[in-house]
Amino acid sequence: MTDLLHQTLAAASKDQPTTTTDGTYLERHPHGLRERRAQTITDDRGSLFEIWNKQWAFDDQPMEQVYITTLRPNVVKGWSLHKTHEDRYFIVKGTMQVVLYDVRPDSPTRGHLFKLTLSDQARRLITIPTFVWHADYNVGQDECLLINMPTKIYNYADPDKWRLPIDTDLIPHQFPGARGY
Ligand SMILES: Cc1cn([C@H]2C[C@H](O)[C@@H](COP(=O)(O)OP(=O)(O)O[C@H]3O[C@@H](C)C(=O)[C@@H](O)[C@H]3O)O2)c(=O)[nH]c1=O
Repeated sequence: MTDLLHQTLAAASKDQPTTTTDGTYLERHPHGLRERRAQTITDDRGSLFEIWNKQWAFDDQPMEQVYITTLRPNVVKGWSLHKTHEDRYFIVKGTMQVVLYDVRPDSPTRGHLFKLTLSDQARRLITIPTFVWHADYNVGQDECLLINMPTKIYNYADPDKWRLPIDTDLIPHQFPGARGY
C-alpha cells in the first residue's frame, strides 16, 4: 500500500495559492491590465452593482462609448487585437473565459498567455491593453452579456481591430469544440 501512496503522490501536482483571505484572485495578468472588483449591494427588493464611477479614478482614459456584446454558449469572439484603444470589459451575465496573449516586444509579460474567468458570480471590470491578443469564450450554459467601454469611439470607416482565426497556430492556445471568429 505504501508504494501506491508514493507512486501516486510522485505523479501528483500540489495546489499553489490562488486566492487571498479577502477573496482576491492571485492570477497572473498581462502587464498593464487593470482590474476592479464590483461590489454587489443587495436588499430585500433586489441588487445593485456599479459598473463605472469617475470617482474611482480607475484609469486616465476618457469614457467615449458603451456597448453590449453577447456571446452564445461555446462560442468564441476573437482573436482580436486593438492598436489605438483599450477595451474595458464588465461581465453582467454568464461566465466567460478571456484568454490573452502578450506580443508586445517591450512588455515584461511578452510571450505569456493568460486566462481570466469573468463571471456574474464575482463581477469585475478589467481593461485589455493595446497590442494584446484576446479572445472571449463563453464557457457557461447561457448566453453571456458583456458591457464594453472602449477608450476610443468605434471608427466605422476604419475599425481599430485586427483578427486571427480562433484556431491559429500563432497563439499557443486552442478552443477545442468551440466555434467563432
Ligand atoms: C465594436 C463595434 C462593432 N460594431 C459593428 C461592427 C460589426 O458589424 C458588428 C460586430 O462587430 P465585432 O465583430 O467587432 O463585434 P464583437 O466581436 O462583439 O466585438 C468585440 O469582440 C471582442 C473580442 C473585442 O475585442 C471587442 O473589442 C469587440 O471588438 O458590430 C458597431 O456597430 N459598433 C461598435 O462599437
